Amino acid sequence: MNLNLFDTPAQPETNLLPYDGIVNDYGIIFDNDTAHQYYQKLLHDIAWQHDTAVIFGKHITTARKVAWHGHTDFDYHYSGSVRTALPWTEDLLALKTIVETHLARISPTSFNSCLLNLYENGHQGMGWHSDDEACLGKNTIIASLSFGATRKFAFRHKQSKQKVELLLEQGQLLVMRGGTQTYWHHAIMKSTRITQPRINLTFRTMLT
Ligand SMILES: O=C(O)CCC(=O)C(=O)O
Ligand SMILES: [Fe+2]
Repeated sequence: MNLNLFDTPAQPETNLLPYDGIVNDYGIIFDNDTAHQYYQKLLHDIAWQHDTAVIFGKHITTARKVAWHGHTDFDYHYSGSVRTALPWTEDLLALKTIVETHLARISPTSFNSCLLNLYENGHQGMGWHSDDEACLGKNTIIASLSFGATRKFAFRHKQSKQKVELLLEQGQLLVMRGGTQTYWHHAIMKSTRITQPRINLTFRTMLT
């Protein structure tokens, strides 16, 4: 038997949601050293910045930091403002290809952008939301790749309020597709016990 020791026995064919959407867990797709190297490089090389948004008419600055990379030949209308993506870095392009290769059998996709989030520690999270902006279109595929501290990720159905929770670890690939953004919210839960940073990359396809 050919066992990859760093591979968790993930079953990407399994749908983690009971209804109204599809979430596939591809498990940890990198060995420890490779994942750690990507983590360090992203931490230092990305031009991390606090995000600003307008919520209930108030200008707010997020605690977490973000970066937005992608094909630079068009602007993205996202979260009420027009954003221009920074160009792909060598690492982000390599990661995009690796992610697309993993997805090829079950949900073949070519992503054109990546939203990066940096959570300094467990005091920083992301509240309940869905990535349902018009520019993503219906039934969009979003691939999420995590590095650094393990954090709890949760889904909550918009009507039934049923919850599905899982931990996202360094090197873990998760895919949201089907009706997930239409029918479910998701969030990164806060936990004061967590003192280390976490980086999350969500590869997306913006309609052009
Ligand atoms: O950090 C995560 O795992 C989730 C990020 C997320 O939901 C988003 O960027 O929309
Ligand atoms: Fe999200």
